[in-house]
Amino acid sequence: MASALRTVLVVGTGLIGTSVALALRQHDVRVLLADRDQAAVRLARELGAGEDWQPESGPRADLAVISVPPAHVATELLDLQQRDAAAYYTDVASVKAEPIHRAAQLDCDLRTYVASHPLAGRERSGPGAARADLFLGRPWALCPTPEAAPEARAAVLRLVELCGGNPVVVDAAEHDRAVAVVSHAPHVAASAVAARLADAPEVALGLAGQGVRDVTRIAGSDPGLWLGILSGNAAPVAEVLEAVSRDLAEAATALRSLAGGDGTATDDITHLLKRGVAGHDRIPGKHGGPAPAYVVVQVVIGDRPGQLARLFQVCDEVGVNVEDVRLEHAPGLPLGIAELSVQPDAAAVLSQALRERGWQVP
Ligand SMILES: NC(=O)C1=CN([C@@H]2O[C@H](COP(=O)(O)OP(=O)(O)OC[C@H]3O[C@@H](n4cnc5c(N)ncnc54)[C@H](O)[C@@H]3O)[C@@H](O)[C@H]2O)C=CC1
Ligand SMILES: O=C(O)C(=O)Cc1ccc(O)cc1
Repeated sequence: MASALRTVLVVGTGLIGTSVALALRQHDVRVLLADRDQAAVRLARELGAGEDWQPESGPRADLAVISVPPAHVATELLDLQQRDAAAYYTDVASVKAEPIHRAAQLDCDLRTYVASHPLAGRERSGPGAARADLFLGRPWALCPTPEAAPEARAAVLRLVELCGGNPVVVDAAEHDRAVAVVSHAPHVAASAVAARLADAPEVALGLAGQGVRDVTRIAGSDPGLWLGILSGNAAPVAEVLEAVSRDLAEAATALRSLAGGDGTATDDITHLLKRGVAGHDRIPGKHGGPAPAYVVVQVVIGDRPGQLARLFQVCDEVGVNVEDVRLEHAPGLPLGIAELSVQPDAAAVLSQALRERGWQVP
């Protein structure tokens, strides 16, 4: 069922709401912006995300996207439905069962509402961190209740399609148990690791490499937002954390034995490390299939303006698609290394082309 989204209302113009709005603007959808914080609406508007919503005089939207913290979703839905602000409604909150339950309690119209959740985000908040391409190739959960009209599902599917996401229809309770494993418990684990750094000696921080940055990146997120997410999915997250705690406790016990001279304890540690490799290998790649085996081409780049642009120019010239890019800075040196992930058959072509043009490819 094709659903035309000509006008979309975004309520909550923070990271996710503004990213949705920017993605829709790329398809010439008219986007109306609302937030209880006027500064957030102003910044989103200035970024080109849309125009201010005029609740009294504005057009009725085809779809409203409620992009506020989980605890406020149901009350916003009720308010918008009472104003008849849109034909259909969705939200993007990281937890699903609780907002749907609350919406039912408040007597919201569940026929026009399909709860959803893009599995894409950042450790930063607010419209300034928004990206039009945030959802490209990322899973986007849809949790329709039995009451939801097919037209409401179609409208939300169209939203996901316009944002470039991969729709995954899943029951709300199952969604919450799943994201406890892949998002919410990992967040708490990252916070626990990062908390060790709060009073770590300067020498330790000076030795921090990419590993600890990777493991703790999401710990930099807004604690207020995350308290709301974790409270909304408390029991499933607690269950995963209890399992993680058991593994950590066993690893510590084994290491104590090892420190005490018991060499057999290495088996326990190896077992955990191997289970970790197996789990990591199961994470799908960016388009949802099995993780593709990209090859990384390393290029030395000087710390000067325009270097990356020149590098991408070469990729463009030789028709190589860059799947991912990472920059490593060499501390104290005026240069760094750009790591370009490319398809295996493109690596040799790109390396040769770069060398021919004078780039240093180790
Ligand atoms: N941060 C992330 O990486 C992801 C977050 N989400 C979900 O998206 C939702 C929004 O999160 P972010 O955009 O990250 O937060 P954010 O803090 O960047 O933006 C939230 C915005 O909602 C506004 N707001 C709060 N209550 C409101 C209300 N009652 N009415 C109108 N506006 C209100 C705030 O003023 C703020 O501008 C949350 O439900 C979160 O669980 C989903 C996927 C990823
Ligand atoms: O920062 C990242 O990489 C994330 O994946 C963030 C994130 C946070 C909350 C969600 O509900 C979904 C994704």
